[in-house]
Amino acid sequence: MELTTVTEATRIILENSIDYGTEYVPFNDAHRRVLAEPLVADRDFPPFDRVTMDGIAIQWQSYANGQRTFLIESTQTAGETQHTLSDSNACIEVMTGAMLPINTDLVIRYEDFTIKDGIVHLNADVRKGQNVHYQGEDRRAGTAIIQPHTLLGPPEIAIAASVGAVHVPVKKLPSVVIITSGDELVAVEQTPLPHQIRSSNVHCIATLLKDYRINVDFVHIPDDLSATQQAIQNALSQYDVLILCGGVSQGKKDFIPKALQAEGVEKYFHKLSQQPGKPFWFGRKNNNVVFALPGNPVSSFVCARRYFIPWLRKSLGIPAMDNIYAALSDDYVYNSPLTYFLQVQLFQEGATLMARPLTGHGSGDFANLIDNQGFLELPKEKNEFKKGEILPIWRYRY
Ligand SMILES: Nc1nc2c(c(=O)[nH]1)N[C@H]1C(S)=C(S)[C@@H](COP(=O)(O)OP(=O)(O)OC[C@H]3O[C@@H](n4cnc5c(N)ncnc54)[C@H](O)[C@@H]3O)O[C@H]1N2
Ligand code: MOO
Ligand SMILES: [Mg+2]
Repeated sequence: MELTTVTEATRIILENSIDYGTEYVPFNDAHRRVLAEPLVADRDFPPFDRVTMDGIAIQWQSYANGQRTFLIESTQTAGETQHTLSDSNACIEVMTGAMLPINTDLVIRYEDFTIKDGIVHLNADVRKGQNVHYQGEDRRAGTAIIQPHTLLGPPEIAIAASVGAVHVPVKKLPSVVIITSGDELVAVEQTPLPHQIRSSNVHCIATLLKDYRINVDFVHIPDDLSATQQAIQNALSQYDVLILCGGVSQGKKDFIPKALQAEGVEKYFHKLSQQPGKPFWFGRKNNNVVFALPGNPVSSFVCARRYFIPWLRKSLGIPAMDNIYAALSDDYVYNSPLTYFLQVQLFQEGATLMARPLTGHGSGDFANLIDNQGFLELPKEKNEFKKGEILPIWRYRY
């Protein structure tokens, strides 16, 4: 059977991205959501000529005329309405964050003068316009400060707060269900019998999705064809995206591909020329997109990281691919005509991100993921990779 290449699978998956529209969320709950419309400045940034140092404000012309002592007329603190300097040879004490008083145009720090009997005596040179953050010099009122398709983070939340965007327009997220299959699996809170294991890899994938604020539902189905079909039918009617885990290979109870097709999900590919994750199945039914991942924990994680995340990013309108590269720290040989997702430890050597191979005991060994930070993508066209070779890296830790 012809295997689908990683490149072809990527193309197919990205072609099937879906725009879920826009919704409004509270600005302080918008972290790691994608902005859907421009966020516009309601006022200038900053909104007034802002004092940036505690000290005094004077008029430049008085200093230029040789004035070096200044009578203090008043004190302008942050949060007060704007003062006016009436004698152009005097000064006003000003605090950081205050409006620059009318008739003044520069600020001198306390460190640069002494005060004796209410008179300021300068002991440093001053520059025209110093220590003032001028109205509108950062951004003008009415301009878009944050563009759509921005993944929101701490600075963007501060901008939203500053412009009074109590609710911000963000891209809607798909609803996602993760379906496990396998009679050997028991819930986390149970004690497995000798032939059983706790279901774990779905929690790895669910956690990966939390980076994009997606909270999944979980469904478990026994290894039974009609129960599998019923569960798929229910999931198709209730969720946008189905992520299935396990049951996609050659086993006697690997019913997933058959059940999906019986429920009308069209297969776009099954089996990739990659390792781990070779038996990955992907398809679609109308607006339902289905990722049926291989059950082995490292395989399902590689597929979720390498294919689901780019699909989601494209659906949300942000760049799909990471386009981050690392250099191999040692020669590496992989004797198979498949793309290999090599587990690596990442470290910095000068300006270069380096990747040190640390393989475990195959795609069932998920404990080995703990000691690594990402998967280095070794293309299938080659078997021998040289120290220093630069290759795409799929990080799962930063
Ligand atoms: N004859 C062949 N056998 C297998 C092939 C093959 O090409 N020919 N491919 C192997 C590869 S590669 C993989 S990957 C696995 C994929 O298997 P399935 O997708 O059918 O997954 P299962 O059989 O259900 O389970 C595999 C393995 O993963 C464990 N698993 C499953 N779900 C979970 C979970 N939620 N939490 C933790 N562990 C889970 C399961 O217990 C199995 O050990 O097939 C190979 N076989
Ligand atoms: O994809 Mo299976 O990916 O090797 O364990
Ligand atoms: Mg199987």
